[in-house]
Amino acid sequence: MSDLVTFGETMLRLSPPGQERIERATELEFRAAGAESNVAVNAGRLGVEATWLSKLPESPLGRKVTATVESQGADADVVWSEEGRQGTYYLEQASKPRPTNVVYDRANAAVTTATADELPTERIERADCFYTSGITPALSDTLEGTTADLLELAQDAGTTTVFDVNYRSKLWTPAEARPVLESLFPAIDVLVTAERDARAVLGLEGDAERIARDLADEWGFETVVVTRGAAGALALHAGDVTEQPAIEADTYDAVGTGDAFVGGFLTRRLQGDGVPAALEYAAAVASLKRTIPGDTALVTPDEVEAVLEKTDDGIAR
Ligand SMILES: O=C(O)C(=O)C[C@H](O)[C@H](O)CO
Repeated sequence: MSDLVTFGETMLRLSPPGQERIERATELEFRAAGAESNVAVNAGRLGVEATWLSKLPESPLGRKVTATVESQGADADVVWSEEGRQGTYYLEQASKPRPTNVVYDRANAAVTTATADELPTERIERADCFYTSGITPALSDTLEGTTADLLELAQDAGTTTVFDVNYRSKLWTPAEARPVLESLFPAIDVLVTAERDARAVLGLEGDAERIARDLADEWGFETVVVTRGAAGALALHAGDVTEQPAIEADTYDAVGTGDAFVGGFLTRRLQGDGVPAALEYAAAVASLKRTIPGDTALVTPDEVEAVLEKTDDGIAR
């Protein structure tokens, strides 16, 4: 039995070293990355039994993805496919004023044909928590249906459903995304959204607390977490609002910060903490992630505690 099961696409992540431009690069770092496997890995490293579900091509590229996920701390339970591609993205890291840029090459990925029937859904039904994100229904009409099916069967089984809006403008427009996301909301217990996505995609207004209250009132979420980048995060749970400042980090690689935050938050919720303590832990995991290359927070629980206790003077000797 897993405490946490996630479902979604994991791509190969190819990035020039440092901040080199893609068009001039002569070498690429070769990693695997995807929001839902990131969350599983992050929680798995911190003591949760975490399993990532997906569908991958039966090829060395697909096996590279499962090997990466499994070597980092989560279990991978994958449907192997004779058809469909391994999605890839190219990541060009940058610093201000140049934005970090992502170029997707993920059309016709094997996962875009995944249906609930072929996935090990009993693992979701037996789990404490099921997580997926708004990236998944954006990938194909089939995955839009599968996302709905998985959230509903999880909810019917009493598994807590957690969903991060994770809007990706290179996959769909706000006008396309909003009705699909809202059709999923009735089956979601815990909603995570960036404040900017709540405004731009869900059409909400006001400050983060107003946004959280409007979402909870309209859709009946048990918990709403609004992430605000450098301004931290705010959660609304059982009518109570908690604000959590971001913990400062010298950023080396910001990709995956949101997934580190969710992984940390779910770890502590699954381990029995209340929302305020889980939010603080999430902020610490997210800040650590920003110091580490790759999409995941490869940290230990002790390292997170050291950030929370501010016991680290910057040199471990
Ligand atoms: O954009 C996506 O679909 C990804 O999953 C790629 C990134 O690695 C992920 O978003 C980081 O959260």
